[in-house]
Amino acid sequence: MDKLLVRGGNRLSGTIPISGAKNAALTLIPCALLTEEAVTLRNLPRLADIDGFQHLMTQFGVSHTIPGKRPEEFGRNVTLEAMRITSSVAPYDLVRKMRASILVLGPLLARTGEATVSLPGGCAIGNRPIDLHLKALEAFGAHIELAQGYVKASAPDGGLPGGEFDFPVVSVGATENAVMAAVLCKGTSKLINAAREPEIVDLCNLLTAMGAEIEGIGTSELTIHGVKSLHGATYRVMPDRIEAGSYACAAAITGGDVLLGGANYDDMASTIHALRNIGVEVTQEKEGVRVAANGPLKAHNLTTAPFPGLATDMQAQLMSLLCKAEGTSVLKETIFENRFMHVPELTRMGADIETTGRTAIVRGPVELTGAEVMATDLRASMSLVIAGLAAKGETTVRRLYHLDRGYERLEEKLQLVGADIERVGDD
Ligand SMILES: CC(=O)N[C@H]1[C@@H](OP(=O)(O)OP(=O)(O)OC[C@H]2O[C@@H](n3ccc(=O)[nH]c3=O)[C@H](O)[C@@H]2O)O[C@H](CO)[C@@H](O)[C@@H]1O
Ligand SMILES: C=C(OP(=O)(O)O)C(=O)O
Repeated sequence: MDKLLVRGGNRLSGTIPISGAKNAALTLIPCALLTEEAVTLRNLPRLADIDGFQHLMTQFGVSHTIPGKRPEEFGRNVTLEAMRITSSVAPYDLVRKMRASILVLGPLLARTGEATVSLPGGCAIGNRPIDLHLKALEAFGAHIELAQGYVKASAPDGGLPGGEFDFPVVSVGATENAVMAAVLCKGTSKLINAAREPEIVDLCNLLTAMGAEIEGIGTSELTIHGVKSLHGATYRVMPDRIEAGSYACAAAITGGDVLLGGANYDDMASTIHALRNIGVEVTQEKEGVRVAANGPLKAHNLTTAPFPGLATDMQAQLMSLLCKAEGTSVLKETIFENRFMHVPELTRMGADIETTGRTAIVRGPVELTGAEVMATDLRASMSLVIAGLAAKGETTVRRLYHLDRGYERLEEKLQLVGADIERVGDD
């Protein structure tokens, strides 16, 4: 297995191109199940999760082709076509590798009237239940059974009627599944306390381009008037706000000055707010978002929350940055129960972090030193790379398959701005 060698101390400067958003792409791809016409997605990130999801789609009879040649270095365009759904079963073997696979449930049910999808199970960062996905679909008239580790959903003859669902807690995945099912319901559906992450806006925009009728896009109350059928569309995946935020932390921890090429300033508001409070300069430029760290970094308290709050997907990276900030910072993780697995690894690099339940207390600034560390999940992996960039000596990051799920050609992008980082085969 490959590992990353990071030799810290280089100040990052230059431009990092930001890829299409993984978490948007993973809900845009299953939209192709909703129509017999072709859906072309532009700027899909080249990531293990995207390849895995495309593979899952072939299970249902979806074809993919790559239209034309793409001149850019990163990303790719893919045309997905589900002329006929040949199976509505998502088997365990394909689903277990990706929690996002559950997002085929809503569209398969809406298009064919039935869907059998393996339960995704937990993952390293927490339990990740799907009860709200199922309750929302039941509110639309679906019949749901759980048996042998599978969800079996069916619609009444003639299709799902549609209905109203009030989410007791904000759920990104359940909102996505519900929206994808509602667009083909017979009547009007209402989602109250829906998630309003930018990735959900991206989903609603693609569906609108396919002929869906959705009101309240970008708010926590969505009204969806079901339509008889959807048509094809060509759509560009939004820039990855979490990838951009991660590189912002990388630039800041090295006292660098980096342009995040193509990043969307508004989508990054909560991360930008945190960075500014930590003492990092952030400016909106025509070509993206510029991050410069010229002065000392200051401690700052952070609490993760659904959008527009601070994304849980930014917590680990900001924690690494706070290790170099003057003072004590308190970080609270409110979304996942087990998302501090980077702490013991950062501690091995010299960090001073204490955790109690879902709270971490970070004392800084500390001198970070290179060490052999093990990546435990996607954003935890990135936090170790960020710490490595500021550490004295060499850091070896192992278990790169987590990083490869979410960061397109990470080492190449960091090399572009002067980082001393390389991927080598394990010995
Ligand atoms: C609100 C939030 O920040 N969601 C994050 C979550 O999305 P993801 O869609 O994976 O998770 P949800 O948004 O659904 O989960 C939010 C909360 O709701 C709970 N829950 C969820 C579904 C359900 O059926 N029942 C239930 O109780 C979860 O345990 C969690 O505490 O992880 C993604 C990957 O890290 C992030 O990109 C999302 O920003
Ligand atoms: C945990 C993440 O992804 P996933 O939901 O695909 O596991 C993430 O994007 O930080």
